[in-house]
Amino acid sequence: MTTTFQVPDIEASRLPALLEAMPKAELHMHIEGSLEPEMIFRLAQRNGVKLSYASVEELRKAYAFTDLQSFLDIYYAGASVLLTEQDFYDMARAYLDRAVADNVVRSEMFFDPQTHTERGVAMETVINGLHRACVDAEREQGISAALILCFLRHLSEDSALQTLEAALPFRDRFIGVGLDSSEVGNPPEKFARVFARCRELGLHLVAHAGEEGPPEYVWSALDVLHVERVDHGVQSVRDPALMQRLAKDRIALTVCPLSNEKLCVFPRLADHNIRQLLDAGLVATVNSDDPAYFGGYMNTNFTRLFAEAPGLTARHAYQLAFNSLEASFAERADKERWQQQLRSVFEKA
Ligand SMILES: Nc1ncnc2[nH]cnc12
Ligand SMILES: [Zn+2]
Repeated sequence: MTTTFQVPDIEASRLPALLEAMPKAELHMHIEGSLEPEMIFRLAQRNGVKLSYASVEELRKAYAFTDLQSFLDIYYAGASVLLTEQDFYDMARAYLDRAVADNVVRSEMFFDPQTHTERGVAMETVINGLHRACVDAEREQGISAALILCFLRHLSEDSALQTLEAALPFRDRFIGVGLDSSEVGNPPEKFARVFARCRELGLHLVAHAGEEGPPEYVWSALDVLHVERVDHGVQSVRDPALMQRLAKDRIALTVCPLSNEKLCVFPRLADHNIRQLLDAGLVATVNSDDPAYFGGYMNTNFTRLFAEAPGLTARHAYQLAFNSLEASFAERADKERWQQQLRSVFEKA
């Protein structure tokens, strides 16, 4: 569905407030990537975990990444402080609080069980802590929150299949599966069997593709894995036939501007291709990816993008928020209610 709403002309100076106020869905964030350095140190102390950084400041200084892998090495080290159900709960509640402050009405959070089960943490501990946080945030703050289990693509497909089996007793606590970690050299087709099994189970399917990897990886995410959304997908602009396919099938791209800048996918936010994606009719959305590592949560992604990337207008802002609600896996009635709220924020602007 595309929008028929006529977006009113809005002065550029009023855009930041509008970007902040608009109701939006976050469809691409890794909950382990919301661990702020302060929380890493607090949990390390609570659990007696030794860190290789002496202070919060020293850890923060290490956040100077050159590519995806240089980030992942630090991200997995940070996640090593998570041991108990309460740790997973506290991490997710802290993120959901921040999301509510940014007028996120729906969040579909990725989690990486293998990062924890490989260290001896039980699947049950991970899923129960995260799930309880979603339930409590929904009840107390009104945000709609759901979980997507991601397989680590640098590990084997057998490990992914075992992870799926271990998670199936908690099938009602996650809505779908995804594919993340080191992209180049680990193409989507490596996970064909596990995604086929997830499809049979009626799980939603998404995968990271075209973050650093080539357009071919986006094609195989679509044609081999049968994903419903592509995470990142910004390399798709290199293949006009792929752009047409994504537009025709209305496959959403969950784009992460600050992440792309921090991991040097684009030299500067000013060089980001999101306007090109939107103007080609693709269902692009804005997301924070790993907000504690990349310099901001949802509203910072929106406000910095609109301040720095040329040519983005109120019409693009509306389209991005509308797309996020439309591409979410929420109930149709909820999506329509949020889209109505979105229209009314723009009408009053
Ligand atoms: N941006 C990203 N790409 C791939 N895997 C990730 N895991 C956490 N953040 C990621
Ligand atoms: Zn990601």
